[in-house]
Amino acid sequence: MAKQPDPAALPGADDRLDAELRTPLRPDAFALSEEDKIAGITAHFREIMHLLGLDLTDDSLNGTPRRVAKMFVNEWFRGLDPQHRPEVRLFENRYQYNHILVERDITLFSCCEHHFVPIIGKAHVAYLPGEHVVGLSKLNRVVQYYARRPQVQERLTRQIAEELKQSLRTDDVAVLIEADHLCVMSRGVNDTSSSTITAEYGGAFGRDEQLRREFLRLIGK
Ligand SMILES: Nc1nc2c(ncn2[C@@H]2O[C@H](COP(=O)(O)OP(=O)(O)OP(=O)(O)O)[C@@H](O)[C@H]2O)c(=O)[nH]1
Ligand SMILES: [Zn+2]
Repeated sequence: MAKQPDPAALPGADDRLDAELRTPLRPDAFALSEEDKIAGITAHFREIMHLLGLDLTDDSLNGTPRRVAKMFVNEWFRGLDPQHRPEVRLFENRYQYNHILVERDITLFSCCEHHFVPIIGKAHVAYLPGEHVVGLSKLNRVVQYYARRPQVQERLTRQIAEELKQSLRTDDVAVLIEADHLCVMSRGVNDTSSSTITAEYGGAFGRDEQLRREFLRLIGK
């Protein structure tokens, strides 16, 4: 069996966020290796399929438990592992660009923590550069890191905003998410036309209504 890492030696998933913003994790969340997690989830998902009455000897179904386990650990929930936190590189703002920068229509794929079904939408983020500018793709990567967890949209919005404030070394950050929740669309109220919008405005975006309006105009709202 693979050597177990010492959980105490690993960073917390959200150690840069205030306690109330962190994704709720067990203290020993990082004790298992990826392969151990995949093996355990495979066994449990096989049992779920068995309980549903599915014939696991069928060659189309037989690989499904491990397929689902790999998808959970390596794709849908890879943002639970702090090793995947993107490194946000800053560059000196040599060109003295001090106006709003918007990265809009960032593809957002997350998972509802109440029902474990997809949340699909777009994130729009903006900041006011000061002494530094950021590599654009890092904005997308921060969105993806926090999206790839079981989530509620409100916490996701605030986690992205707080991470950007710290990484970009400015409070002048805006985040707006518009998303469809499959738990609302495909079950329960079965409403396929409603969507959910959340927004967080830090620093100048909170104080300055004109700046907020400009952000909304630039993202087409
Ligand atoms: N605030 C918030 N609620 C969410 C989010 N995603 C799903 N929910 C809601 O979480 C709630 C869970 O409520 P419950 O009453 O325990 O679950 P339920 O019986 O499946 O509820 P229905 O969906 O109304 O059938 C539902 O109202 C969901 O719409 C989210 O991102 N934010
Ligand atoms: Zn849900």
